Amino acid sequence: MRIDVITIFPGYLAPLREALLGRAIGAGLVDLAVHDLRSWTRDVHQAVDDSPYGGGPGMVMRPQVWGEALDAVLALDERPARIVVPTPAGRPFTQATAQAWTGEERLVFACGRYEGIDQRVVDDARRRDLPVDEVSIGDYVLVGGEVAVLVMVEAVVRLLPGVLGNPASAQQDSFSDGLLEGPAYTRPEVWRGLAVPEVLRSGNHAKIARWRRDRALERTAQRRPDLLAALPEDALDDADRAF
Ligand SMILES: Nc1ncccc1[N+](=O)[O-]
Repeated sequence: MRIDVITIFPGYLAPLREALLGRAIGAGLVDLAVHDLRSWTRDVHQAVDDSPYGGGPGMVMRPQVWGEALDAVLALDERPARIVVPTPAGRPFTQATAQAWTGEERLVFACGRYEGIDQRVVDDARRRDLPVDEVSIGDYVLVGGEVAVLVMVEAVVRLLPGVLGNPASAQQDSFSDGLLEGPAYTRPEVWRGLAVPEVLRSGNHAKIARWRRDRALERTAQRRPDLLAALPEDALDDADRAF
């Protein structure tokens, strides 16, 4: 997968070259290119934003600069790309989104700052039949899209084959089965007087699986009843319902 990020703060994306993601890049599983939006400005001040039509606070990012930047970055590689615009006004980015995007050959992230990017940039891309997703990582307002890109790239890349040491962990983590993951424990057996639940040391794999499922159901019911309500009908078996 090729990932391009266009931003006025390239340094913000440096963490993508660390640790797991850095290794995925080193292993050739991901190609990452970060582009400074100001490269496509024409004026001496390298202005990327301007006052909003209709008045109001803040600044809006200029369509000319973004149009040229996207055209130039898209032209760098012939692979079909999905354009992603992080915005608090976007559709929710979920594990399902991350899973879906693992099928993309290329993702191009457009990081908006200030009050966002002139809407015509997205409208122009869509009318040229380029897939564009405006997505939000949560109901809060960040200063720009860069942090959201770090979140989304990590969520997607960890699912790519060969990235995680043990692919099973991506299947068993929270949300993959629609439930929150339950509590986890490791050595020592007793720590500050707190013991690991007996069942986990029983070696009885059926009982352990049941116990883990019950803890996941319990935690999901307590913290995210919305997820429980959203489960498909056949997701819970009789033992689950008994819980
Ligand atoms: N929440 C956000 N705030 C600013 C920019 C992008 C955002 N997001 O969620 O993608």
